[in-house]
Amino acid sequence: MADTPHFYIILNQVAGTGQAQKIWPQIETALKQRGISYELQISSYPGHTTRIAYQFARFKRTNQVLLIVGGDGTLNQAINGVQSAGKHDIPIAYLPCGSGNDFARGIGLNSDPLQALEQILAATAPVNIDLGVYHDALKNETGYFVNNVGIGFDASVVSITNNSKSKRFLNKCHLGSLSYVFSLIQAFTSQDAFQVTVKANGSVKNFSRGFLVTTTNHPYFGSGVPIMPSARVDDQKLDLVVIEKLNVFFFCYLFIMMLMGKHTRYKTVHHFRTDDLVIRTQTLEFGQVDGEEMGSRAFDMHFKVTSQPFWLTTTKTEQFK
Ligand SMILES: Nc1ncnc2c1ncn2[C@@H]1O[C@H](COP(=O)(O)OP(=O)(O)OP(=O)(O)O)[C@@H](O)[C@H]1O
Repeated sequence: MADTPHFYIILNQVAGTGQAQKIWPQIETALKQRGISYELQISSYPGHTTRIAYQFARFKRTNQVLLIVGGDGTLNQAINGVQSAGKHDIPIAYLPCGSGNDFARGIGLNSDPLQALEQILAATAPVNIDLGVYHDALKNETGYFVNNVGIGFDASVVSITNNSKSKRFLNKCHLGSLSYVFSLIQAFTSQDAFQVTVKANGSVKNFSRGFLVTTTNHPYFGSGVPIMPSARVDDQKLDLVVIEKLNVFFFCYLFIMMLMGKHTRYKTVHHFRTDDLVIRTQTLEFGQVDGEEMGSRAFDMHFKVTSQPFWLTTTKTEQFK
């Protein structure tokens, strides 16, 4: 694409508990001041972004970029729309306006949407970034993810946070972190150890006390926690981290180590890096994909890696080439 592209924008106003709606007028002003050609679609219900992105992908003209304004969940829906339309060459740009913004962190996109806009407008060509793909054989369900798929503890945290009556109130009082801490404590007490089978790099491993089973595309989950600091979005591999159930004291210690990115040295933390992965559970466990709930179910997940062109420049751009 030689010329400045036309931006087809999908805005999720509820992302970041309304932050996206608040920041949008400033983004629009910046676009107008720069004479950028764009059109706007508002996502008006959960799942609407997938439908809009699907339609856009099917009828897209040349020199257009799909620009997502929202959080990781909105981006996930857009990618699923585009990929399920069978169009794998549509460039996507992203302005992080969610509560977690792990994907932006993972690819070196500024977490301030107006700064991120500069990174987008400075781009002259798309860069390919890895996407995870899963197929759950039990549900015959296929999906794409930009961040991670978690089974067990992290998914319990997502479920508890999303269903917490106090979350909205605490977020409004700018105490979202407090709601997150409550969810962590509640998830730790309610999440039992479970059996999990992992098939990766030609070998099979059984864990009888699985607790956190997270497959990630880049280092971060849970709003900036470095679950696997060495994970990269340009290596055509996924990183699986399995943590076994621990007593509360060691868990707290390990969590602090994780915040510092130093947890991988402990023997209760297992790491696999692979492009062909199977994860099976027998019991009903919570699942999450890019922070969206998958429900409580048994899993027979087959993972692969594909790629998605993104429209951006980052300080990490060199590593994507
Ligand atoms: N108009 C809408 N009304 C209600 N929900 C919507 C609407 N449009 C999209 N959604 C839903 O909003 C949810 C939250 O979006 P998103 O994940 O992008 O924001 P977030 O949770 O604040 O960010 P992050 O995932 O980065 O923490 C998604 O589950 C999406 O389906």
